Amino acid sequence: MVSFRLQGCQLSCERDGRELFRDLDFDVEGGQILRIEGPNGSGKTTLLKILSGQLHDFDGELRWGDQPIARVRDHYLANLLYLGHAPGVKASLTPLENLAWYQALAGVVGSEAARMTALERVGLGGFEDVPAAQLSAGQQRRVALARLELTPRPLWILDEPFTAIDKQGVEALERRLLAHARRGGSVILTTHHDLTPLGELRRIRLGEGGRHVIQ
Ligand SMILES: Nc1ncnc2c1ncn2[C@@H]1O[C@H](COP(=O)(O)OP(=O)(O)OP(=O)(O)O)[C@@H](O)[C@H]1O
Repeated sequence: MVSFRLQGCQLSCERDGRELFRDLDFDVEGGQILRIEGPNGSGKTTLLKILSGQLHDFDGELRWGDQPIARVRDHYLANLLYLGHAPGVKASLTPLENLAWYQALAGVVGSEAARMTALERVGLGGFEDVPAAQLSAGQQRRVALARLELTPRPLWILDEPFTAIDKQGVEALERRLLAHARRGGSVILTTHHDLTPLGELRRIRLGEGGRHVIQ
């Protein structure tokens, strides 16, 4: 995997006159896992949306390699995979169709065999043709997680990826994150779940009044 570095420089953001974080500096390189922590409403999702290019109303700068992201936005977005807080699956489509739809959005044709393999890896073998509306919450989350198998991007930005996942699924996803980092990828995630120690896990804890702690 090519080496890369995402840097947040003096990031500050407020919502409704409340500072979520102020002068936040961090960097993430290939091989690292960064966990964003903090209580409900502290700004974790907001920060992930900023990092994934979905929100622009913040101060400070994001850099990709040695360039401001504003200058290399397309290249940056082509290197990241964002999975949001909600699974984002289309209820009327089957898991196979959902994956084909995600791939089409990403401009990838892909193959049905690869989509089947991805579904099997997340434990959905046998459910590939069931409309997503009939799947459980954890199974719908697994459809979204199958994108990690299908779309090879070095930087994963994952908002609460363990939500609704059972114990075995949690362990499998932890292994998946670690394997990605060991291959030189990196992961930025939020979770309220207690993670098994994951390789080189680093943390940013968001707190009251824009304060934060980096560990
Ligand atoms: N579009 C918006 N307009 C106004 N306020 C917003 C908006 N989005 C988020 N906020 C506010 O920003 C704060 C941070 O929200 P955010 O979703 O980032 O928190 P979080 O740390 O991810 O919380 P949780 O642990 O509950 O998921 C909240 O007080 C929320 O109400």
